[in-house]
Amino acid sequence: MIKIAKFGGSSVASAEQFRKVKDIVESDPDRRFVVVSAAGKRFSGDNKITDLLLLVNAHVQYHVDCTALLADIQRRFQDIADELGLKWPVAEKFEAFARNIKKHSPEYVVSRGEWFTANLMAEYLGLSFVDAADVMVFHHDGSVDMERTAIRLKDVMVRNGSFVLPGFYGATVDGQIKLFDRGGGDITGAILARCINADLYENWTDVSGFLSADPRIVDSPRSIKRITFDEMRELSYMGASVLQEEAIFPVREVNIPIQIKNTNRPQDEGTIIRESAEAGEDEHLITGIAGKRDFVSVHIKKAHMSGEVGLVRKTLAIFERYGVSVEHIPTGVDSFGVIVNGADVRNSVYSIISDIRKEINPDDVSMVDKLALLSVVGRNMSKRSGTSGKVFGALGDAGINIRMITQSSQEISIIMGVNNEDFERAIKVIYERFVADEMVCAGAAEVQ
Ligand SMILES: Nc1ncnc2c1ncn2[C@@H]1O[C@H](COP(=O)(O)OP(=O)(O)O)[C@@H](O)[C@H]1O
Ligand SMILES: N[C@@H](CC(=O)OP(=O)(O)O)C(=O)O
Repeated sequence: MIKIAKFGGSSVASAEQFRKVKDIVESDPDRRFVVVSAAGKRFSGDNKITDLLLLVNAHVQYHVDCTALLADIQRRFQDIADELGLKWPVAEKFEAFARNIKKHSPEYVVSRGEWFTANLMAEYLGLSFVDAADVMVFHHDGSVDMERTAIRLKDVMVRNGSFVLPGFYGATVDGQIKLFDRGGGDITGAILARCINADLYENWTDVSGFLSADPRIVDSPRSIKRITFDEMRELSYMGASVLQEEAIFPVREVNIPIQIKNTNRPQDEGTIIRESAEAGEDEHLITGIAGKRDFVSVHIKKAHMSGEVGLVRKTLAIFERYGVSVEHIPTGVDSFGVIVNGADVRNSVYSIISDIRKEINPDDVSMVDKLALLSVVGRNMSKRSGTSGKVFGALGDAGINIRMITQSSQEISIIMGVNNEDFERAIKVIYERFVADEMVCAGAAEVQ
């Protein structure tokens, strides 16, 4: 059996975390291929190495001296090496990197977080270090060349038998470093699992699996034991950051399950993510709730709109022209809305509205900003009635105004817009209405 073990930034943040990783890897001979992120936060308020490296780039760009910042980063790696008695020459390698800081591409600079962490981890685990720049092949447009990547990964698998691979970056065939989106170490792990035909993709983090709500908003949310790829995608896209939203695709196509595990509590079962759940597994009405702030909704009103062919297409073409991707399009008979990410239209929303006025000739066009979207997700919702009533009832009872509602066509999610300032309270009241209620009912049934 082959297991890919990917350890996130929180799992490799310090020497203490490295020790836990070693225990986990050595406790199972199937864990021979390890992927690591850059050292993350050691405590709340600490900095992730990746964020510090992004800051280095900003300093370089604006010609601000970053000697002290680089020294802080070096110290993080040196502390790990010293505490674990590692011989890998941190100072020599780091000084070579820092000396040429202005000559490196911004992607190269950011990728060094994973590169240094993986080199240290390889020595500590006694495994070979494989540079992602040699095996994770990117096209120039930033997409992954899966064919070349698979050939190279299989080759290093045969040659090394086991290895440590840094996540989050790769390179084009001519050696230009490319990065995945933030959190992309999860994607590296998934691509490795797919390319070497692993049986399981383990994703080790700092929570005991996928939780039914963000633990920074809801106290001790219920953990999810089984979740489908579709549910997981809905939740991670809507902000449940435990697994990067693109990470399921490489493994889903070849049916490799993902297991989310906690490095700090390896004995906990965690969450299994796979194509479908078996009957009787986690029969909760909703699986989880997630959400994100700062969306913008542009409302277009035009009498007899439903009879005017091409109106929505023409409107969407305007957003496309400004390079803005559309999240949702709730529609009425004579009106519809276009919901987009606020950051994507920060500089263009008034130009977009002006173009809509000129090209669509609507009766009215208006904008609502500071909108938060919440998604209530559950594969069982389509089989049972009353879910939306319960969601809207919970929000209504709490006096939270719902600005928009839409449901995914598969009926596995209900998405609602609320004001940014109601965001956390909305998550809490929905959680309490569903999950806490179900826990009380389950407890009562057990007592009887
Ligand atoms: N629904 C959820 N379930 C679990 N964790 C969540 C959820 N929503 C948000 N999180 C956050 O995701 C974090 C784990 O993701 P991340 O910080 O990327 O970890 P890592 O550094 O291990 O890759 C958790 O510490 C938790 O705060
Ligand atoms: N280090 C990168 C990639 C990554 O996956 O990190 P983490 O495993 O800490 O989410 C980031 O911070 O985005």
